[in-house]
Amino acid sequence: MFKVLVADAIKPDGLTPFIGREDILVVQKTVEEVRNELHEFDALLVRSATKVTDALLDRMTSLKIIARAGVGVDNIDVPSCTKRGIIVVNAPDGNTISTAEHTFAMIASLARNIPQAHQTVKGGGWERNRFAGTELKGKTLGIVGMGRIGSELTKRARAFQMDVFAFDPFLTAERAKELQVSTGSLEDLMAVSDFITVHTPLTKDTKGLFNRETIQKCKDGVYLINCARGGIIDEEALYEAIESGKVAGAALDVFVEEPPVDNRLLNLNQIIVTPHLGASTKEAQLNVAKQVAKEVVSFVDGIPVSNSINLPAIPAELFNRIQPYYQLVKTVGSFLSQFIQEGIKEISVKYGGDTFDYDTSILTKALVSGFFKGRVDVNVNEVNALLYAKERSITIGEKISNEAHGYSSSVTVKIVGETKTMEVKATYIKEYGPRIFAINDFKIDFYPEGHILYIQHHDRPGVIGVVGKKLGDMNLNIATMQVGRKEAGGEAIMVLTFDEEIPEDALSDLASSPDLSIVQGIELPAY
Ligand SMILES: NC(=O)C1=CN([C@@H]2O[C@H](COP(=O)(O)OP(=O)(O)OC[C@H]3O[C@@H](n4cnc5c(N)ncnc54)[C@H](O)[C@@H]3O)[C@@H](O)[C@H]2O)C=CC1
Ligand SMILES: O=C(O)C(=O)COP(=O)(O)O
Repeated sequence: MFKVLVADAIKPDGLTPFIGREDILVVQKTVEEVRNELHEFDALLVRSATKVTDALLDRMTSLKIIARAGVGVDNIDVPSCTKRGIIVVNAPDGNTISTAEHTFAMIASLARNIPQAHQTVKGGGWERNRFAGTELKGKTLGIVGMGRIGSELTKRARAFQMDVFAFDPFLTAERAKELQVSTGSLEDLMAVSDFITVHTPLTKDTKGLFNRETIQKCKDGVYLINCARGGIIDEEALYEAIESGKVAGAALDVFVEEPPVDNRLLNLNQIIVTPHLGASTKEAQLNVAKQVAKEVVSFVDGIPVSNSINLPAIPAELFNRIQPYYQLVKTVGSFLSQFIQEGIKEISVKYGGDTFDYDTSILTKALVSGFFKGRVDVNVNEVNALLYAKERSITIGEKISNEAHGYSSSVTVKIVGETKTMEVKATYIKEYGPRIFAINDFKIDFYPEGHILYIQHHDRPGVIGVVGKKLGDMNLNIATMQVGRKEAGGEAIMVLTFDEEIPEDALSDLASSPDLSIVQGIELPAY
């Protein structure tokens, strides 16, 4: 049973992708409530409340995927997840509109003192002069971070006849033209904007982007809005700038500490606040819950997830195309791993032929994970395979070439161990499936699946008979048999397959035969 812990307030109506799945058990409880069963969960669904720390991951020993029902993943220790092979996905566009609308509501509220006026009227007051505001028309809105939310906000600002000035180091001139926004440096933005709103993730570069020094570069009487992450506008610096009158007002949906405790900003009338409500609409919550539930279901079904933070995205159409090789390289990795029972220095792969006209890095990651699976007791998968190899000083090489060794496409995988080097060539043929067609320059042709026996011997009459007799005496029925050699009378190989696993004593009995130089049993997954 695949167990999913829904730890934050995720809309139950959005969890429909799990309905009817008897292989998936969904538990809606906080981390605290299941503190003694944390090790049982395979998937974790969160919003921003649950802090997915290294210490929590230490306790969630079965965890394979974390899905963030929203955008920001700053509450998740992503490097620690990557190291552990845990996939992290988010729902990047499900709450864009809601957050853009909330931001615009905050801008309008700031401009017209709506929350403050509302409160005094409710208290019996009627102070029309005190709450006189400012028009938005003709004012400049500075947007820091022109991603999904920033871009949506632009459309709303234009409808209010505001000018938009954007700062985003990754914004192209073409996109800026499309959005009809002026662009420049952060300093340029600060110099021209009447309202400034931030829409970047919280990173080491954006933390304190607005601080004591930079706020001074803004226009006197500027309004600042933060509906992204607490800390992008330094809270202490903002307090001082409001007290001094440099900043006329600010709207905050997010705080460094949530909920804010003993935060002086809350005492200022010029500050309007909401409790991290940007994404809190029924539409956004339905969208993000559905998106992440679908991602987890895809993961369970072995389909690549669409919005991973720590894995390259593979569109479904591309996955269908690469699927045969994806499985083949894993098999080849496993085959070689069982052969080379020693420390290794290098894994290199060459992709040859027409099939490989896409980013093959996912195949290389699958190959490396296939190599380590079963060899180490940590979870090595496509998420952490390269990191795992790097930490162990294993060189990973990837080459693309036109050489496909007579097939339309093929892969060549070489492993360099402490004392041995081994190379396997394999291909996938639509009509025949996966084939290994060379092992260390021995030509061969077999379907790499199930219980396999590899034998290396001298090419001379009678050896095949010796092997056949010994196996017959042990009551082991050979399903298929292939032989290969480099030249007549030299070294040769046999690859035999069986319907059941070859017992250890049969392998040692064969290995004791003077006619055979290598006897190796190999177990490969079914296709
Ligand atoms: N208050 C709320 O409930 C919500 C808050 N958010 C926050 O809003 C942020 C933005 O969300 P999206 O627009 O969906 O993300 P996005 O990834 O589409 O856009 C982020 C933009 O920030 C830009 N950026 C990155 N570093 C920058 C820097 N140093 N200076 C200027 N620009 C920089 C990127 O180039 C990108 O265009 C999220 O990271 C999240 O923290 C998102 C949804 C709801
Ligand atoms: O999606 C985001 O980044 C948000 O900040 C929304 O957070 P929430 O899911 O409402 O806790």
